[in-house]
Amino acid sequence: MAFQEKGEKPDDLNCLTIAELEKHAALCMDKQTRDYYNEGADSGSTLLENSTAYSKYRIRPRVLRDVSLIDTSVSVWGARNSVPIGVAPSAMHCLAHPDGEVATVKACKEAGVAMGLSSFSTSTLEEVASGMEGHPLVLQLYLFEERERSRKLIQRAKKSGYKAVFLTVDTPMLGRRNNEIRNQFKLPKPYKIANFVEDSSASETVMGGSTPKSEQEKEKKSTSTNGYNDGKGRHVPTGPVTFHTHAPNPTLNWERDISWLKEQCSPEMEVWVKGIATAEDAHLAVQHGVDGIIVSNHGGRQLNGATATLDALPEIVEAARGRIPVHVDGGIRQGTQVFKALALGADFVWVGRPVLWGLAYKGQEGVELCLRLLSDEFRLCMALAGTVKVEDITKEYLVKIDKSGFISRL
Ligand SMILES: Cc1cc2nc3c(=O)[nH]c(=O)nc-3n(C[C@H](O)[C@H](O)[C@H](O)COP(=O)(O)O)c2cc1C
Ligand SMILES: CC(C)CC(=O)C(=O)O
Repeated sequence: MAFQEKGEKPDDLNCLTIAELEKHAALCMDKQTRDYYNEGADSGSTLLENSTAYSKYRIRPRVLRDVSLIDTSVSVWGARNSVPIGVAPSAMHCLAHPDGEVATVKACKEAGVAMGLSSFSTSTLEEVASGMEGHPLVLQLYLFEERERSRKLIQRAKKSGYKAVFLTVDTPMLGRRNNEIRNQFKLPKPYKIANFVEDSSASETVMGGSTPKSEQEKEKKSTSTNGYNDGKGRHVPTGPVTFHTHAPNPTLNWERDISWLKEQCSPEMEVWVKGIATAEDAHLAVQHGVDGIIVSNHGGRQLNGATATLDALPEIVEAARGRIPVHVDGGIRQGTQVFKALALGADFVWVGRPVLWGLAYKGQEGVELCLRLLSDEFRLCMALAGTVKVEDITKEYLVKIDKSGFISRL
């Protein structure tokens, strides 16, 4: 129940919206972290459009419907989620707060919200899963060219009770994030890319979509020992797991990799693809037996100029035609936006940066605040639009408004 319904004061009078949370968080982060978290690729136009795309739609509220009992919950991986909102996987939460992903997952448990853990987390997947039995956790996977490391990670996730693997498919190469490059980002000590510490002699990471000259020189020297030639002239990285040696994988493809991944994950964990942006790829996902799709452009951090996720959503929903679930992320900052994404056919949404801002602002408490703001806004939107169950939210509740203000029904 939202605070207004209980006649209570909100938790933090200084922070009543995600926009306010972003401002508070900006003051709690150092420049390198703020730049890394907030930036998009290139000019950042896709990052911006992910949010502004929502204003092309307006809600058609229905009235006199008795909205005194509202159920915002949905079922995901056999568990009840309090709202159709999850925490999107994002790398290195310890940059925001020393408690890192452990604080985030505790907040998720408290809020009854699913969490996606990045492979590049600063807490191990076991630490995050500890005490979370039954809670919907998924592991985001960068499938390494070096299969053995990915295989081991998948086995560990299975053992720890993760429900699904989200294979990130929009990073054949890393997008160009200019502030990251300019800042010559380094994961500060003592933090580590925790999941790979045991099988890696080092895990400090310097990143950037395109590697600066000085780094390229360093890399040239290390690659002779940190990799092997695959016989087709391609270098396969094997050394310490770092951002730009291991996260991107230009060889990923539908035929070879999805069936391999399904074999590794089956039967305990589902295989989802994260980063679908077209109907064509949604069809291929269904054909290859993927369990679900996340419509995503990586929060505008990969291909700048790509379609905003809300704009891509309808064709993907149409292509999936109810055969597999379709989730969406990117630019979601308000409960009304959650409502609009669901009305356009998404089954569930994931939220990235706002959670990091919450973590930076007040650790676990800040993530709880972030999730409560979004949940309360979503619940209120449902009531004011005249819906009492999540399944009620359909395109009947939306109109599209074009640049000249012309309104059309969907
Ligand atoms: C700082 C940061 C790190 C991220 N790290 C990952 C990652 O490790 N793996 C991944 O698949 N997506 C990653 N993402 C993308 C998110 O999962 C998600 O797609 C995106 O943040 C959604 O957009 P939003 O931030 O506007 O909500 C990252 C996003 C951010 C902002
Ligand atoms: C490349 C990763 C390690 C992190 C990521 O996906 C991101 O920064 O967007």
